[in-house]
Amino acid sequence: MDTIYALSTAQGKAGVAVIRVSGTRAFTAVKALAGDVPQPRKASLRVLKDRDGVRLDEALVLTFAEDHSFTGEETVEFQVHGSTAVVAAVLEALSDIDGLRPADPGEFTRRAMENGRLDLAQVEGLADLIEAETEAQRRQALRVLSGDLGRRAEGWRKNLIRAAALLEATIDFADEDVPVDVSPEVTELVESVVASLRKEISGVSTAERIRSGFEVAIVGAPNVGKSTLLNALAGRDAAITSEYAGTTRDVIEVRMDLSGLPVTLLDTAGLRETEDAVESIGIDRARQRAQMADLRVFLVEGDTAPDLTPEADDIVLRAKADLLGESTGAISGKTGAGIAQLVDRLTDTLKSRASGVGIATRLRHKQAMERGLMSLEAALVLLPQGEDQADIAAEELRTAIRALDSLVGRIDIENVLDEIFASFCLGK
Ligand SMILES: Nc1nc2c(c(=O)[nH]1)N(C=O)[C@@H](CNc1ccc(C(=O)N[C@@H](CCC(=O)O)C(=O)O)cc1)CN2
Ligand SMILES: Nc1nc2c(ncn2[C@@H]2O[C@H](COP(=O)(O)OP(=O)(O)OP(=O)(O)O)[C@@H](O)[C@H]2O)c(=O)[nH]1
Ligand SMILES: [Mg+2]
Repeated sequence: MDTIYALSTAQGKAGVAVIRVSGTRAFTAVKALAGDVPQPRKASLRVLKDRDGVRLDEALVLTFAEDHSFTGEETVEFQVHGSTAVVAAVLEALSDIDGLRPADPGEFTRRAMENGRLDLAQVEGLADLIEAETEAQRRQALRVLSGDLGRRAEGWRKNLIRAAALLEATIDFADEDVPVDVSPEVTELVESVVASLRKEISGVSTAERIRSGFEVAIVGAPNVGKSTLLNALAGRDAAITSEYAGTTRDVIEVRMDLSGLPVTLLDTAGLRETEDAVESIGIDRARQRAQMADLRVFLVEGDTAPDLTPEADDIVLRAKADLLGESTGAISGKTGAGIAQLVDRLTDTLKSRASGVGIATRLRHKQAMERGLMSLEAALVLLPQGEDQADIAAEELRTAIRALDSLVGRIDIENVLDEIFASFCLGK
């Protein structure tokens, strides 16, 4: 297998940049550039030179022996001065060494997985950790990276293998007159896995929100101050505001971090009947996005009723607080009145939704668990029907085991792998 190398830190100017080399020729590479192979895991200062002896940089060099590195392969890291010229020169020198080639995006991680250091779910966790922008995202990704899902799946697998073995024993002994009724134990094992799967499945949609962000739409009639409110919440002029009703047409998105939760705020076109063809398209989009959002903030001015129906947790506020005598339940993007209270309320509502997340975080996990659950439910129907159905029930258990195996990539991974690694950065 080729030895691969890549810049592992971000492109561009930086204090320090890390160039990583992994594979059977990594120590050959460090010897060529640094003159020797520094003691593993000990940061060692070396002058790096190309093959003509031209000095490239003074760098800290780290080596990792095979089986004691992130990838599981022999690995070397060059921590160089982070200029584009130094990085380019070192990469160039590496390309001169036989058997070395630039890594593909995610290839170090792919090797870590192939060498059994990470399972598929952990690879997904690592991808999420690198993408994480908020606290909730960081915590969730780190939990997945730590291998919780794999360990849980291993527990399910053990229980189901035991259940299947017990059932198969019944089949084998069916002709003999040793009547062993194993079905209570089998039922108990299967039921415990079913309960655990149901719980994990129910947490996935929330985990998905934490990964991709909650959507909160601001809706209301034209000119009530929706865009002004969005700008106040965002702390910048993201949307155009004006005294003309019908200013906003496209949906304007602003990313926010609400106490660690990722939120996309949506400003939408004011809802009304209109003859204007373009405004009308904007209003259709506004309705659609508002309906799909996790939460809506309705701004109401005067006694106009919102012409979309608020749902359970939706927030309804009176607009332009400064023009009203009393101010409770009113807000003003212009004066800032009520903004802090709105932020608190949004945070509380979304936080309560974000609780109850388990250790499965992706649609892929949900689908695998749902397939497993379906087979187990079928088995639970067959079990009380006695020995004639035992072989079909055992087959359902096997099918469930296979479905759950795909969670950690024990089976059918090629199709998912390409998709996951395509999203990785170079050097990871
Ligand atoms: N410089 C640097 N920093 C980094 C990484 C890296 O590859 N290089 N990581 C990369 O993502 C993360 C750390 N993850 C790592 C995971 C395992 C091993 C490792 O060497 N594991 C060996 C030895 C363990 C030990 O001796 O304690 C092993 O598991 O056998 C290294 C880094 C974040 N920071
Ligand atoms: N007095 C007062 N005026 C406000 C307030 N918020 C917005 N306005 C004014 O109301 C007008 C409309 O504000 P926008 O934020 O553009 O209203 P909008 O709801 O986004 O309007 P459309 O995009 O047309 O649907 C502007 O002239 C704002 O300056 C407020 O809290 N108090
Ligand atoms: Mg607007």
